[in-house]
Amino acid sequence: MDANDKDRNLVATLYVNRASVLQKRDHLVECLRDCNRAVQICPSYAKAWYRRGKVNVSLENHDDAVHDLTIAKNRESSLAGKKQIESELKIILDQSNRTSNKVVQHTKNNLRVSDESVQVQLQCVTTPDKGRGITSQYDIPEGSLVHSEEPYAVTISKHCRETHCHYCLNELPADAIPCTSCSIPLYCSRRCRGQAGGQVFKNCPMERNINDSVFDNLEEYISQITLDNDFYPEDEHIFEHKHECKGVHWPVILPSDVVLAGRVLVKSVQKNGVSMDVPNLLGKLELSHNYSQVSPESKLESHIYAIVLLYCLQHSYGFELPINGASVSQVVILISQIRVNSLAIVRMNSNNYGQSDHVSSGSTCTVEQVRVGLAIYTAGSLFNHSCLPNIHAYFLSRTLMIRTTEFVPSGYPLELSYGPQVGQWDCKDRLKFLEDEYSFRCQCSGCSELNTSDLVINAFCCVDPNCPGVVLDNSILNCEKQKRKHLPAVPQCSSSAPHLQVGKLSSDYIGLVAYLLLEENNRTSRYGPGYCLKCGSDRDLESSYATVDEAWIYIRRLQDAIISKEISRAVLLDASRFLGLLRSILHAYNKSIAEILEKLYGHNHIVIGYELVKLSSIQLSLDDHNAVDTISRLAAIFLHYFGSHAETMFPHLLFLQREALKLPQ
Ligand SMILES: C[S@@+](CC[C@H](N)C(=O)[O-])C[C@H]1O[C@@H](n2cnc3c(N)ncnc32)[C@H](O)[C@@H]1O
Repeated sequence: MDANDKDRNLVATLYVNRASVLQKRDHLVECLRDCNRAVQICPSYAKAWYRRGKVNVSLENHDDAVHDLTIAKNRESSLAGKKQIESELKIILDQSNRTSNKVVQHTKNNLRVSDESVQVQLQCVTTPDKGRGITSQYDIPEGSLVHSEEPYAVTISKHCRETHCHYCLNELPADAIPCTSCSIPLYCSRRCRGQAGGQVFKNCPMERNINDSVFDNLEEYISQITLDNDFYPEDEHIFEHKHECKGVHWPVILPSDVVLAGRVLVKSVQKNGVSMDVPNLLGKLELSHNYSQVSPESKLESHIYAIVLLYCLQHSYGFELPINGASVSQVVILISQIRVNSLAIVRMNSNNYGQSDHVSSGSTCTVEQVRVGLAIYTAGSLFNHSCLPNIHAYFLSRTLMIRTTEFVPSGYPLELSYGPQVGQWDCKDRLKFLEDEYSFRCQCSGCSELNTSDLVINAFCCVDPNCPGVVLDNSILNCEKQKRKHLPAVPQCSSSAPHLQVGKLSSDYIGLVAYLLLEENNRTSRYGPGYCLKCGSDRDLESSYATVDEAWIYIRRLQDAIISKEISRAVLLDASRFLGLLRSILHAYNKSIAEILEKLYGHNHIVIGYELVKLSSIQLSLDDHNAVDTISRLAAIFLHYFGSHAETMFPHLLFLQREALKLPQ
């Protein structure tokens, strides 16, 4: 963009050429942006205005199209060219008289889409077993937006470097632009590039000598488009990429959390003035860390990364920080703080939809969560974890949004899930994950009180087909026994062992199981591993596990065959026989057969929403009218979790709703 004289014409020609390719491929907004680039660099270029006019016709910006073609006609030198543009102008004018004009969109990527404001006052409190935490002073209804925050620092995930904008983390358009100084990070717009801190190209003033008098009424229009009117950050804005820009691009090589540590460090030093006061390198960034609990290997790794990071900063940024014990130890602690406090920025992707404008027969639409970045939110890092969370975090570009998923009484902690949830993994796996990743023993209600999900998620069923009881192995049983300190009250009717149907596991049942499982005086072997916790029947766990393993071999064979589209009758029959066998061995609520996911997660959990997306796509492809109910149920769940941002977070919702309207009557 900063080419001079002759090269400017060449650059403008290249942009116009690319614009016509983009228009043919239906990338209309990108095409419009390339036309803008061409007229910015060479305002007298008739072809650029002509192409802009054509794409504005496709975008139904009729007023703009008329203006563009009027300018193109005036700047066109050949008589034949002028005539052709004039006849096209006539057609557009006729059309625009018939249709209502739409607002012109010189669109930039919106960084803040949110117009909903947080209405709740939260407070930071000290808890007995989880350090600081967040509560509310008032009752909060479910689905309320309780927190919204811009990040302290963000870095893009490695696998998204070529596909997502390095600033706003949205998907890159076809006309992505690189950092003008190092060419390595890619951005969706000049605005994002400006915010991230690459060099900013300033336009030369427009050439004003070409019959400008003709354009009295279009002068403002022309200058709006040709002048550089992108948003550029204020003075106090701290550029995230600037210190990485020179020399070897080390952020490509170092792990994301170390790159993020670099960004946090530079921002902190810049915010606190550039004094290199080593003891207070991180200013007031009061984040908790787990350094003392991690393994010696992990400590050594952090020390090495801290030294490498400081060298990189010195080399590429001219950081005058001494590399000594004091500075390295602060960076080591910072890396450890980032490991405990960073949030993964996630986007929802769904396959199959959006690319084509119809549901392909037999296809299933699935929702996939993609971790596009890693970020530090100073207030957001005060929310503790629960495996039974009552709040839900999501992201609009880089902005963190937190919403309640249930009613939260005043004074009650607001807790989100750092990853594992009840219904997703059993208790021992959740505890291990949190211990390995965050070095804490989870004290949430899901891990300290009995719940149906943990009892059934990996359970075998009773050998008596009429008994709904669960059979557990030793590891699960031991983990559940740890929960004894919060034993629920034993139900009155427990002695007569109430008859319970599958599908009606109630809190009474949990109480009964807890009683049998944990009650001190009832330590008979009939309630140990391998025995039904309801009727005491014995199951041979060893052979049950062997059958499950064998069944999975045949089911995976079918999954592979489906992927390679080579499904034989034998593979299908084997898989269905073993699936039947699994159903006769595993408990009906066991995650592997997942017949009734609501039993594991609850009725309105977002996971149920994702499953309903799959179900509705199958129903739509079969022209099944039940799709209408499925889609309205999933819309209600998405509304609950994302409020007014439901369609922004999951644009395919609109697509599914439109498809449902097209179902044959
Ligand atoms: C992101 S911080 C949350 C704020 C933190 N409590 C503080 O005082 O700064 C994560 C740390 O909080 C503590 N924590 C969060 N959830 C917990 C839980 N369910 N059980 C025990 N400790 C928890 C752990 O020490 C964890 O490493």
